Amino acid sequence: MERMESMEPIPACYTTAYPEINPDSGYGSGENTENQAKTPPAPTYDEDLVHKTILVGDSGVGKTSLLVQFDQGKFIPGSFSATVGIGFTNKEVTVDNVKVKLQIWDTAGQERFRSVTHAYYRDAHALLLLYDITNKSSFDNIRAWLSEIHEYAQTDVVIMLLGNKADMSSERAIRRDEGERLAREYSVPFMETSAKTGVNVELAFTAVAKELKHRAVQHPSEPKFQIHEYIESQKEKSGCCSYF
Ligand SMILES: Nc1nc2c(ncn2[C@@H]2O[C@H](COP(=O)(O)OP(=O)(O)OP(=O)(O)O)[C@@H](O)[C@H]2O)c(=O)[nH]1
Repeated sequence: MERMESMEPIPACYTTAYPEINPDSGYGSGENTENQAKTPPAPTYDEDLVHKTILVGDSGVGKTSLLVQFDQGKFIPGSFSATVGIGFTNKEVTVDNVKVKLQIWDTAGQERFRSVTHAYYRDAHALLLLYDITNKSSFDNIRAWLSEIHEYAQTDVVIMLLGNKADMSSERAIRRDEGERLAREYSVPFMETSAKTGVNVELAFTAVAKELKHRAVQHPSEPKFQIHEYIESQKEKSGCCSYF
């Protein structure tokens, strides 16, 4: 992972411009058949786009572990010292047969780094907000994290709430329905994850990548991608949550 000590956020390259209409498509050429008029060509996704995604939440909730599990497919217990400042990992996710580039920033949860990490929120396209299901204060602090996000991030940033360490059910302090209720209150998607077993880790990042990809090619007349529905359908398919 690349580490940034500097306070200056790197501007991510990102545009949401609609793709140009292909003049050969019959669109606007005056040669439209009725059928062509009804089915405009699907907008193409620019695979060079880089979507800045930031992991936030209290110190020790498992941000670094979640990223390592997603990036390398492994969990190294107790191996990470608290993150200092901020660093990023580039990761490509294939969704709907296109490659979506995520630049995933792992932030320090400790209070003393807060002013550094705030500076990065402004350019964020997605924020994964974590709490630890065995740690009540990390859950109670989610409201404060959300106010910070609303203060410093763009209004249309994609936010997802994750209850991590779902493998530690015997030490659970926050019920799953409490997480669901909080997420509903703020209208953000939610799932429980485990950086240890890997449960839902891929799904969390894939759902974010899908949402970002759909936003980038969204035609105003098309129905919006429903991230909540996608997550629910995938959770059921994978049978991921049977042990919760
Ligand atoms: N059992 C279990 N332990 C986890 C999980 N995720 C993280 N941990 C452990 O929790 C501790 C903290 O994990 P980190 O990934 O360093 O947490 P962090 O949020 O990055 O912490 P900061 O860098 O201080 O903000 C480590 O000992 C991890 O091994 C998980 O899903 N299950």
